[in-house]
Amino acid sequence: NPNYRWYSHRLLKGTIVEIDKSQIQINTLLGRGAFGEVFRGILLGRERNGNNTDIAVKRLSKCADEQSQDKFLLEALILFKFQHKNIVKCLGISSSNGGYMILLELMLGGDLKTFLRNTKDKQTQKSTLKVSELLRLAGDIACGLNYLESLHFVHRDVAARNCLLTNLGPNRVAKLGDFGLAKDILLHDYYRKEGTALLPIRWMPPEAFLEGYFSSKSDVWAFGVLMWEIFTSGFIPYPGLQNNDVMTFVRKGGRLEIPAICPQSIYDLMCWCWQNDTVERPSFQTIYKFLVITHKKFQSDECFSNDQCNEDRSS
Ligand SMILES: CN1CCN(c2ccc(C(=O)Nc3n[nH]c4c3C=[N+](C(=O)[C@H](O)c3ccccc3)C4)cc2)CC1
Repeated sequence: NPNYRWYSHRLLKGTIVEIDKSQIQINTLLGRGAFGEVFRGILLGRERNGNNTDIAVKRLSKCADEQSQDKFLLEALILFKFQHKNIVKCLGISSSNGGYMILLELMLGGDLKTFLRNTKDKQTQKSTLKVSELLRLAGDIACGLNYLESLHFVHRDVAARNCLLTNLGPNRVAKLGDFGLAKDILLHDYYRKEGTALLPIRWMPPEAFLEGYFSSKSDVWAFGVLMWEIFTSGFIPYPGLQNNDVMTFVRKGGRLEIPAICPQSIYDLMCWCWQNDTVERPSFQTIYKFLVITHKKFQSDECFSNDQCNEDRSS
């Protein structure tokens, strides 16, 4: 609708950095989504000593309709406003022959769901990552969501597919990477309920898929599902159930089962996030503190056991 369009463009001019396209060099294609592509690029340094910046350039496909354009720009505006180590930074926008490009922090590890599926041992169907590494990924995202909760910003689409990794190595950091619908929509993760937009119902609590009521507490429910994705190395939630059956199953109190390698205390946290009553669910502040403590415990256990085995080896 027009005022939505006016709002997004009007707001845009005043509050986001516009970068001249002569300073942007676009290189390889990183990923392609339903609404556009993401390229690896370089932002050429202003000073002569050429301190260039590695960036990701997100471009809307020409065929995208006007509303997608607005959603795309609004996503840039939202990301540009947020400043947090677990939220992908937006450096600004650039307009080139009629379309817009969003300049974003380069995340070389790709999306979290693909990473989890690629780090699963095919034989054992178990993760090749240590429990402390899985806990750190969950803690990174919980930290970003705690920041959004403090700003009373509801994400509405918390899931591993929307998170990105700085790199694939052991010092990887997970960040929230997608706030709009300009995402690689993996259609099987979404479900079109009669007459509404595509809904990620496997990540939604009853009050959201029954009444369309979203809040930070529905983000908490989704984060519980995200933790389940992390500990199952990227399974689709409620395997074997069709979308309609998922809603019936959950409404009747059905819940995801404990993943094989998941510590009981973490599964208890997931179930806490899946309480029917929103007031019973934890805040992200509580979730984040719990994950930091549990991560430390597993880290010390693991390195203790490593020392232990090192001692054995050295003795
Ligand atoms: C084994 N290899 C490892 C490396 N690999 C990649 C695959 C994809 C990427 C990639 O898209 N990186 C991105 N950096 N910044 C942004 C990105 C996407 N963004 C977006 O805004 C995208 O819309 C988005 C957002 C969240 C999740 C997915 C996509 C912003 C990087 C490496 C390919 C497989």
